[in-house]
Amino acid sequence: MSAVPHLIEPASAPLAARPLLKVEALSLEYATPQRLVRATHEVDFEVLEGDRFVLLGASGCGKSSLLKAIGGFLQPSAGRVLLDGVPVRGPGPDRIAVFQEFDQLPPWKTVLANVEFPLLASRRCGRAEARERALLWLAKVGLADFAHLYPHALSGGMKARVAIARALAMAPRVLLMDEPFAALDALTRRRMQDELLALWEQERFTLIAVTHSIEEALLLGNRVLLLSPHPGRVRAELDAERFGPASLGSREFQAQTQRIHRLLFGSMA
Ligand SMILES: Nc1ncnc2c1ncn2[C@@H]1O[C@H](COP(=O)(O)OP(=O)(O)OP(=O)(O)O)[C@@H](O)[C@H]1O
Repeated sequence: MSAVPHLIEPASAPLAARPLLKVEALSLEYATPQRLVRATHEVDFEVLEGDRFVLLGASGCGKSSLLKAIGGFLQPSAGRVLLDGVPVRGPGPDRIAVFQEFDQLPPWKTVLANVEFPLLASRRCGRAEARERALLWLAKVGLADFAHLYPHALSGGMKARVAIARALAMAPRVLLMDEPFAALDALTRRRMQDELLALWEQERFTLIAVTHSIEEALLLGNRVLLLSPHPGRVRAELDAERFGPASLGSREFQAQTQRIHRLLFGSMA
């Protein structure tokens, strides 16, 4: 049988080109008894479906605040966040966050119950479906055999995997990660980065992650937004698609690391 050539061009722009999330002129502030702390100033960016979008900047430049605003936990003092064109007004199951404190897993619930809990609490699904989804996601992160353990019996890396399974089981439009592996030892952190990338290869979820590690940003991200120090403003956006675990330590990886360092701090690494 001869192959039929595929000549039909798509009629419209590919769906992936439409931004899933838009951050428009976003300024964030905190009112303290002493003064108003400005966390970010007029930050703009767009995240496409399937992006691994990383916010990178020095401590205090407003990365976590941006994530909180996207999560709907912090109201902007100016500007807005749009998800699928609709302004974000509060938290919702379409945006699920994973933080570095994996001890946020309630210790009195088994691993399985921890993953089921948000599905049941949000009434996303009934008991049987919640169990099925939780077991599926635990298998995807390699924890199928640990479902009936309690969190205290898990290593840091395993707790991270439970937190990721719990978040992705909710099928969010965007997965938000704030320094997800910062509390882990260096070797476990590297392994978790690889595992997260492998999971993304399978599932193609949209990720917005915050880090202050240049290496982690280049490894995890396909796009990296550099923020200047306090208050955070957009300094540059870089394409990091060509970097990954295989390019760690390469000459190009090192050159890009130094370039980012110069952009962030105005000096050589
Ligand atoms: N709840 C708060 N009340 C007052 N000021 C705050 C609050 N949270 C953050 N800030 C201030 O807002 C600014 C940005 O903080 P944010 O935590 O967003 O930065 P970051 O880039 O995530 O820092 P880090 O990498 O150290 O976590 C900082 O000056 C911080 O002190």
